[in-house]
Amino acid sequence: MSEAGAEVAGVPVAALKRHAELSDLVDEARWRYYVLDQPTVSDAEFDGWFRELLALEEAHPSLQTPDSPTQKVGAPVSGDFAKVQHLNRMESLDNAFNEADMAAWMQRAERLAEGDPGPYLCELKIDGLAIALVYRDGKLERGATRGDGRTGDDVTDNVRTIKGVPHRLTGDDVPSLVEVRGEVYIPVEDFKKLNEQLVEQGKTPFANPRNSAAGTLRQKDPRVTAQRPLRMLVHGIGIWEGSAVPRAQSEVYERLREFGLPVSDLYRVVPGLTEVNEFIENYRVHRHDPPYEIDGVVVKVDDFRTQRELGSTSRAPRWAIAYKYPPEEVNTKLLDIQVGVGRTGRVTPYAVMEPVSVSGSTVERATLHNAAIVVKKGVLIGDTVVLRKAGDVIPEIVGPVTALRDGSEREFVMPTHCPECGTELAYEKEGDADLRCPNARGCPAQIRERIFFAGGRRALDIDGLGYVAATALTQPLPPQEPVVRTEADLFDLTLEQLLPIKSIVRDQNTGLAKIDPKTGEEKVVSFFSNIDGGASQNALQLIEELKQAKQAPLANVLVALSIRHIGPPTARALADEMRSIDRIMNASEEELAAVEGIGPRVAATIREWFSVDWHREIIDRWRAAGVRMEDEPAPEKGPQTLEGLTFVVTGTLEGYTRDSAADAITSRGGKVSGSVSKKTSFLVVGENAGSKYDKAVSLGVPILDGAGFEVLLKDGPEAAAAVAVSTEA
Ligand SMILES: NC(=O)c1ccc[n+]([C@@H]2O[C@H](COP(=O)([O-])OP(=O)(O)OC[C@H]3O[C@@H](n4cnc5c(N)ncnc54)[C@H](O)[C@@H]3O)[C@@H](O)[C@H]2O)c1
Ligand SMILES: [Zn+2]
Repeated sequence: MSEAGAEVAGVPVAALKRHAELSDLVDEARWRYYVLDQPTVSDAEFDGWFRELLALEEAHPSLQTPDSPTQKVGAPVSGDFAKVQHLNRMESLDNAFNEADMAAWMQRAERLAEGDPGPYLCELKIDGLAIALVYRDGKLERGATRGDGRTGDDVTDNVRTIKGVPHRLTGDDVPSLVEVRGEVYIPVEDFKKLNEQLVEQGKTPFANPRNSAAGTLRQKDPRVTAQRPLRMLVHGIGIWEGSAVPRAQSEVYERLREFGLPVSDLYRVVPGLTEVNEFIENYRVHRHDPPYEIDGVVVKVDDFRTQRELGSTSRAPRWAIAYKYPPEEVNTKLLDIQVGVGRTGRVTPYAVMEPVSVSGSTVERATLHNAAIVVKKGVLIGDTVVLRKAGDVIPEIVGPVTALRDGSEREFVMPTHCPECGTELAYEKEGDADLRCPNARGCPAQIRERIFFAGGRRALDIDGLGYVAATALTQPLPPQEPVVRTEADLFDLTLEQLLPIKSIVRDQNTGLAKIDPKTGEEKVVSFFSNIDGGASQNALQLIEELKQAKQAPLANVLVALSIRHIGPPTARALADEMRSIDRIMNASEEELAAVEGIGPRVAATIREWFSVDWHREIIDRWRAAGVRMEDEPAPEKGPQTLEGLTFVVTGTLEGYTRDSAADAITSRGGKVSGSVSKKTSFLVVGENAGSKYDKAVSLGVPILDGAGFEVLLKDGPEAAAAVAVSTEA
């Protein structure tokens, strides 16, 4: 028989080996996680091993011996604390990862309970650590960690320092003995502050709130624990004696709340699978709304008699299940740190990682912001790092897993010269965190980024000028010369110029070259030509859209120039006021600063920008190419008869909408306000006027009806005052 086909007691040797290997991995990980509070693998990886173990044991039941990790909870206690025997075994939870798992769990419960096990209590799975509190005659007697489920660490002194945990229970009918189980955690906001403090004190910050809560609860000095923001929420009971025993999980929560224990408001009791799934989906979207981190939802059969009927396996109850959301933190390898150059010349180090799936997307790059942050995070090239991506937030490197270092890791060195143009990098002003490439005119990276930006929706709105196009125009493969050397060239582009261009592809977020995973090399594309050498759709589209962009409104042209501090709102204000590029170009700093929303600093930046000769060349060349450099003149203003007056409009006025009534006032120089005060000059009322009318009456504000409003617009405020309903007492 070949080695691969060998069996021992009916189990293939390969399965035996894998089972032993996984058991070791899981035991070791549990020890690092529960005892040292310093995990070296991510929860996702751990869960993967655990699932594989379960699958092996399902296929070969003889592997499921009592000392298998699947039959155990947590890890043995460390010896740093006194040991405590739990009054009742503390269990773990089985996991579900999708709707099918959830439905299967419910079906099994239904089969075992011989009927509908519902209703179900749905609650959040707090990512903290389990605690058991014993209250005897209403007094907090002890607090203990879960340990291996039977024996835990005695952390009573530390538990007494947790805010919100009562030392004495209040209310009626308090049991003579009750063991309350719950989760100890650190709220997300407090966790951030705690880590900032630790960094200030020169200490290593915690990787995440769970680790910080676990490390804090298992502090040997309760004075340290007392200073840290631990909280607790209850999620069950171990024992209840000496008063009427509740009949359901939800009833327990209500009673414990009456006793003064901290109970979450975020649980729901629901009839069946549909509502359970709704609860799960709701918190998938709102995962970050609660003040603490959650890693899933726990679903429990609410009724205690049904819970007892269902019972437990060796490590978890059959009446509860934890639905786990995809991990937001994973471990991956930091392969390299490369620097990218942005539109304003800012040089940013980026982590280049082994691609890894986190929060539903594959991540291989993450910004490290600047050299100081690389140092602060303490990451070395070659490290295993913790990568976090919470929902839609950009991925972030949390820190290195230092326990996994083997000495081959090396420090990142921030370059002194621009990686794209070789110019020496500099801080723009003292105290800046970011180094910049000062070569704004000639740095190919900065030109590429500005050209791409100029094509954006809020600038010239040229769809055909995407990132690949911007790269091709500004950075063709040598020996080709760039067809766009500065923005000045943009509107002179011809189809003939585009056709021969070949270029590499870059990542839009970092500007770094993309590598073809198959060849390990940079990809080369001919973006503007087809295989036969003719113009591609991309080329035709770009040329056509450039033509249309010549009619862009002045505000968009201003945005496209990449003048520092001139984003869309400021550009809009400038354009509305000045109406032509020439006026802006010739305006003094004082005139510019008089525009609403522009302060002296921005005014100075604008003047400075226009004083640079190659900037003026952009304007000249764009103008020569036919770009419209001014807006239509503003509509003639009529006489400002309502200047200095404030109006409130309420109800429906015949012949007007809310907006058109307001426009009629503002175009005559009046102001429109939403609420009536003593300063209101007139209240204009239509049909169905509400409380504003009463308020105006009580304040003695003159009131105009529809006819009075027409008088106001035609003949002015004095004539209107004569027809107003004066309510002055
Ligand atoms: N990264 C690692 O090396 C490593 C090692 C061991 C365990 N782990 C993590 O821990 C998990 C296993 O730990 P576990 O055995 O504590 O199981 P678990 O975290 O999957 O679920 C059980 C625990 O959930 C907690 N919990 C939170 N909210 C709850 C609620 N509302 N109701 C009931 N219980 C609630 C309780 O403390 C309970 O003991 C793994 O899935 C993994 O994510 C990671
Ligand atoms: Zn440069």
